[in-house]
Amino acid sequence: MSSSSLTVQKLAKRYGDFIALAETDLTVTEGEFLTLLGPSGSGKTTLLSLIAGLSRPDHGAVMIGKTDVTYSAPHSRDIGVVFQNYALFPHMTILENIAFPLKMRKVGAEEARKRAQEALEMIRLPHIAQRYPRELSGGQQQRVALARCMVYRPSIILMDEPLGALDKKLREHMQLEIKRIHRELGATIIYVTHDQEEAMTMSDRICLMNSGKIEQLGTPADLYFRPKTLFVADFLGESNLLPATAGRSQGELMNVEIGPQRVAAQALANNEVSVGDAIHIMIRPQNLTIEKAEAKDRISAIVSDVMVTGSLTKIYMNAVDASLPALVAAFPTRLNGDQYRMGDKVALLWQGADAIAISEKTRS
Ligand SMILES: Nc1ncnc2c1ncn2[C@@H]1O[C@H](COP(=O)(O)OP(=O)(O)OP(=O)(O)O)[C@@H](O)[C@H]1O
Repeated sequence: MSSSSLTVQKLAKRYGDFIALAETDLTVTEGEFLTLLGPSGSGKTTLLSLIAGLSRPDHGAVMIGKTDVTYSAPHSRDIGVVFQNYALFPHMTILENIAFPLKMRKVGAEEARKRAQEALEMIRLPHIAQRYPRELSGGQQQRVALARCMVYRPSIILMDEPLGALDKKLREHMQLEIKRIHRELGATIIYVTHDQEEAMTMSDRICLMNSGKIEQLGTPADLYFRPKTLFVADFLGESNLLPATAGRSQGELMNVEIGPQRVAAQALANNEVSVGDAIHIMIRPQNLTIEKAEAKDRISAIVSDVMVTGSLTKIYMNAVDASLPALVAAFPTRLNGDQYRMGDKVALLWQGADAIAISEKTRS
């Protein structure tokens, strides 16, 4: 299978007065695994349907490689689609189900059977060819849906919440399967999910959507550690967001005031922050250190909950300064580590480079 790049230029879609997708530009490179992530109603499915040709844009273009496919029929786009409700044909065997797209494309019966069997090997279910869909588990049916999409070797595969109906364990297993198949096929994949962990583990890049617009596009690490907006900082993973006022820069770092406290934070190049601006500083739980101590020159908090989640211990806290939000710190669980209990008073500490300053102006 050869892969193709996909380019979306000024693509837009309204339903009446409602803007489901604001004018959007996006390039997905050949062989890339790109995830569209975002809250419900943010426009992910709208964008995917426009790419698949299942709905028409108000304006803009969809290009596969150098070919403009904006108004081409879905089946002539060299795009495969896998949805959450995988709708296999109940009266056909699994092999017939998988061979079906080939039959539609006038591939000869013998060749279609051979390729369908190869697709079954790919999803590691070679023994179920003669079964019917009702005889398969949910996870097996989803793999068959994947095989049915791969069998005609589209150069781009779109997946809309393909694992949404599966339980957590099976979901995680299928995530690995899809990544393996992606590596083996080398296809370009555009994947929709609202599960941020799934997006983080699977994607080369994540396109985070909010209210019909791309909020940020980048690698999982970009979005997690270098969010451009408060929405991104809040949406992706747990974070502490402390309201603060920007002060002067000092080398790489910036002085920041949180109430009466002066602390250090980092202003990234992509977040324009000036002295006196209202900002939030974002600190990830694993970058927040706590100590059982009274420290006048540090933010103090009272432990409200302790959760051992297995490899991580999470300490939830309320800041003594009631104007600050609730806080969370996380560290590797250790048998003989410090023990914290509800009601303990702690002082907070972090490295300036781990506290990212984000302007209040980025709030959408
Ligand atoms: N056919 C339609 N007619 C009117 N409004 C629509 C139609 N399809 C989608 N919308 C609206 O457009 C917005 C974007 O919908 P879309 O399905 O793209 O969101 P999404 O990000 O995929 O959400 P979810 O995660 O819930 O699937 C929503 O507010 C939705 O109600």
